[in-house]
Amino acid sequence: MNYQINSTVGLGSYGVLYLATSFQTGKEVVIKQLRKRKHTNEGMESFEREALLLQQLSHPAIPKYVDYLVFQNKPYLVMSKMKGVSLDQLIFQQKRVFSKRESFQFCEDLLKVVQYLHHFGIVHRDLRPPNILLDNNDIAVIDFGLAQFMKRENKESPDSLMRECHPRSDFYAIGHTLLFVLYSGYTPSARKKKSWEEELEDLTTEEIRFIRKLLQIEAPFENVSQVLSSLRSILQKL
Ligand SMILES: Nc1ncnc2c1ncn2[C@@H]1O[C@H](COP(=O)(O)OP(=O)(O)OP(=O)(O)O)[C@@H](O)[C@H]1O
Repeated sequence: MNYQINSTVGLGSYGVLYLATSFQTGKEVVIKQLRKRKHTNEGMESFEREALLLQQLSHPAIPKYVDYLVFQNKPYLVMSKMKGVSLDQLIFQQKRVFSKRESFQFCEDLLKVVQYLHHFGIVHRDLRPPNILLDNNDIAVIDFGLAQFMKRENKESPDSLMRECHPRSDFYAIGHTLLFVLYSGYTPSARKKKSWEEELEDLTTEEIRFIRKLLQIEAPFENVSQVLSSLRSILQKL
């Protein structure tokens, strides 16, 4: 191997992640090893797809493809290390509280990365808080293990709203992630369980409508430009 393994950074459902240094460049990299129980055709296919997709992308908020190698019969994907702490760690462990403006601003930053992906016909399909890193206000999107090329409209109903190969599955995940961020500033006042619309009481009608469209409770957005233009109208008023 041309890499010095320094530590383990994460254990996902698909991969074991190592932090390493490239002997060639001296740069820090992240190496993803496909877990043994994922050495199935499907597991290998999605691992190779992740490598292929990263190879085609070049964006400061997305890991750069460095290498793909097979060592002792095991495949490894080498990519650049992104800076930052995952959104769930930031909120749960570091107790970061986002104001409403910061939450919607974060949403715009995330959408700009998603705009880049959708422009290439790629849907991420896993835009959950653990897959979004923040380094101060710089965002990074990781884990392209479920990313796919968009498909033509499918008449069958999808397994889950987050896994459709359509832009709206990313919008659906962004809706949930935005709520997660907005809830960082929420302290429950009553024991009774209420809906998010009741609990996040300082949301305006326009903001609620925006989130409902992301979550497909109301007619969904069809493309990222529509989402960004609604979001910018909200941000102008904040
Ligand atoms: N390019 C990267 N830069 C920095 N950290 C990374 C990078 N890729 C992965 N990580 C770290 O490793 C962890 C697991 O990586 P990843 O989510 O890609 O694995 P996975 O097996 O697909 O996980 P999951 O179970 O969420 O699908 C991440 O939560 C993150 O902490």
